[in-house]
Amino acid sequence: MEGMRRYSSSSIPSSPSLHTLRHARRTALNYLFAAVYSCAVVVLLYRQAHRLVHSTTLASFFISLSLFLADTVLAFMWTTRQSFLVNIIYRDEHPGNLEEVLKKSDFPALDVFICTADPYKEPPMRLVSTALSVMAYDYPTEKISVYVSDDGGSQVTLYACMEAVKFASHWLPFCRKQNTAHRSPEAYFASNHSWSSDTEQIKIMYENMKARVEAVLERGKVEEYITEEIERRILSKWTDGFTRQDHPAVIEVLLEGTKNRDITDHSMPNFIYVSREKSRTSTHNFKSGALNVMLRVSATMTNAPIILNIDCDMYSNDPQTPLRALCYLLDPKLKSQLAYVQFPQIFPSINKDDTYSCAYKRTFQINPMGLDGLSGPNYIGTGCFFNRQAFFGGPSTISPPEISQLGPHHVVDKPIQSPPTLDLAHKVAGCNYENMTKWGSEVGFMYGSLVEDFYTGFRLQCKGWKSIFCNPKRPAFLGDSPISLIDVLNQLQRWVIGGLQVGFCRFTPITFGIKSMGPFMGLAYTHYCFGTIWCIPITIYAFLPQLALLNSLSIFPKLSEPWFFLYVFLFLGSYGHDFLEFVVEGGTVQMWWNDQRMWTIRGLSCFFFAALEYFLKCLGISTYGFSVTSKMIDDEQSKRYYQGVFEFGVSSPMFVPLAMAAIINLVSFFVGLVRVLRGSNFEGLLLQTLLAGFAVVNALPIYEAMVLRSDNGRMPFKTTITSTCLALALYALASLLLRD
Ligand SMILES: O=c1ccn([C@@H]2O[C@H](COP(=O)(O)OP(=O)(O)O[C@H]3O[C@H](CO)[C@@H](O)[C@H](O)[C@H]3O)[C@@H](O)[C@H]2O)c(=O)[nH]1
Ligand SMILES: [Mn+2]
Repeated sequence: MEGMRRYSSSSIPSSPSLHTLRHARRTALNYLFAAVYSCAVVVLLYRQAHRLVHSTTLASFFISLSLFLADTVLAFMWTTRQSFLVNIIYRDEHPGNLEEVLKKSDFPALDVFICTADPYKEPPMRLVSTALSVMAYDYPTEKISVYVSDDGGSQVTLYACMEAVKFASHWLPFCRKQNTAHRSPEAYFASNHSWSSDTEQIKIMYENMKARVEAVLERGKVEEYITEEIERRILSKWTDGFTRQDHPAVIEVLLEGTKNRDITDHSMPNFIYVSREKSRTSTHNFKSGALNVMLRVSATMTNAPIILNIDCDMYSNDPQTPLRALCYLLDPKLKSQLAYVQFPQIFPSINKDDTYSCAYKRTFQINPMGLDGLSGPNYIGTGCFFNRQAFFGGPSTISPPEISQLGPHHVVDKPIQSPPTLDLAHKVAGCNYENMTKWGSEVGFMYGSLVEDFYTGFRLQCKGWKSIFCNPKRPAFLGDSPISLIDVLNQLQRWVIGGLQVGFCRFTPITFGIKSMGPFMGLAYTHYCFGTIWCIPITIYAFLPQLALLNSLSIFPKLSEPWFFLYVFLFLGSYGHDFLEFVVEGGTVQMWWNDQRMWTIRGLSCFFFAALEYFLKCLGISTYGFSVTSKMIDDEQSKRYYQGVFEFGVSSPMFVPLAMAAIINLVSFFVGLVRVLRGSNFEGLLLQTLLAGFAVVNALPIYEAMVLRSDNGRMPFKTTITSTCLALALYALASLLLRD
């Protein structure tokens, strides 16, 4: 293989064998802890239930009921979380036997789908980096086809693609010559690379391209920047009636591997721009809809057996990545059952202490390692290599698409630009094409959840497909994450609404999932689906003990009672367990602190609003959509982010419960402190005061944002006022209720 010989022995993932697989079962100590802790939780629940049935007044009934509810939810979430941890598996660098695999089969063709939806939220230069980084893979160039899905139907995006393609004819030979590990130009120029006149030249070329793309983005117009007739012809498709929500399908082959050559006369990958047909009168199913169009369009043109799916906010950081994935996907022992190989999402841009806990270490690294020890990780929407066959039935059953040319075994025999191919491609990208077909319900990516990735992976695993989590030391993909609190919360709100949609659908993991995948996998998926219910215990513990404290009502056991130690044990046990797990997987103490703070913040804001929105939607009162997370960066905002300062800025209902909790905890902490110091009911109010104190320490950035700061990221005055009034109202209400 000519493309491969260059990366001979030393750089190919080689001599991989099972000895590098460290199976790390949870230690006996872990099991012991889980057992003891579960017993303690059961005892606690028993106590709560006992108090509930024996409560004599309305107030004590209300309190017991709330605490019982909160603790039941905590226990449920804690136990289901253990499903992820029962069989953690570490796969080191080179786990499959690649050389062996390559001896037996030729390199398969690789179709790459890159999703983008809005150039004003997802900078087109990020898309350019993503595209170039995969075009320059250490892989036979003629086997790679890059399909860009543009759900924004934007000329700006198309322009960026045309520029990327032109630049690629210089960039790919450059990468081959330098044999650099950085294949995204942005990352390459930011690294400490060697300098030569070549580098100088290509850097200038890159900077010029960047300036053009950014100018086009700013003006929203491309005309002035068009130099070639063919480009003009392509862009003429944007007629007057062409809008984001209403336009015909645009499919443009910007590079055809067999015809176009780079400046050293080497072959190039295929590059196809696709913007599916849109009309206001039909549903589009967001990203799954886009990906299903990609599946069909690519089937008509190249129909590669392996598919890489990647978002435009993420680029490839290691040119060997496809080889790593192939170690598994071509492995004769795994092949027939394996649907996908998932790489983690890793975000280099998060700040030092990860203020908003956006690394999602549990979601993207620890939990998938645990699932990997069972049937395999869930699919996370990006950085994932698929076996195309997985979209058409189970490992042993076939669910063919409506026309045979779209099936995974169809061999494409026409050039990608031949008229019949292009006709069919346009047809299958039409917005009515899927009517009365199995797309989205049985074939392709699944519809019906805002977390299409999670749902699709779940359904694949229910059909019996396996998956693998590959987490090499050099991250395979690097991505962007939001840097302001409101973006973080909105993103998470979308995720948890999507989870609820899966949790309450016909194929819910609680019943259907457990039945098809076994209890551990089923419970793990259940844990994700019902993440929203964290808001119940978090909200109760953020308000109830404090309001009771303000009314001098003791709701936890006294220092002298043995029950006191049960509470202390449960609190320290769960936090300690969480802390250990976080730190053992490479987190720092400060990161953990921020992580647990964000957990409370999420529970009080977006989990709560997600549940609200979901139920309003069920009642038919509101609707929701997929709002793309903004990755545009404001300089001032980014400066604050890297100083670790919380960003509020906009006035949003999301911040109201946070501010209310902060205020109530502060007041009740001082009131409690005074009472405890004065010795009036010292024993009875101690735990409540400590809890309020803990919340106050957590809420320090909120007080700062409310009163001390004057920058644009401070808490808007309106939010502060609203929250103060609501806090007062809540206090009044509670006094009525709790006084009896
Ligand atoms: O109608 C749409 C909406 C979104 N996208 C694309 O979907 C991707 C993910 O959107 P983003 O706003 O980046 O969402 P995140 O919350 O960052 O994404 C995570 O969660 C999503 C599910 O909610 C998954 O699809 C993603 O892969 C996963 O990274 C982006 O490339 C978008 O361009 C579309 O193509 N069409
Ligand atoms: Mn994303």
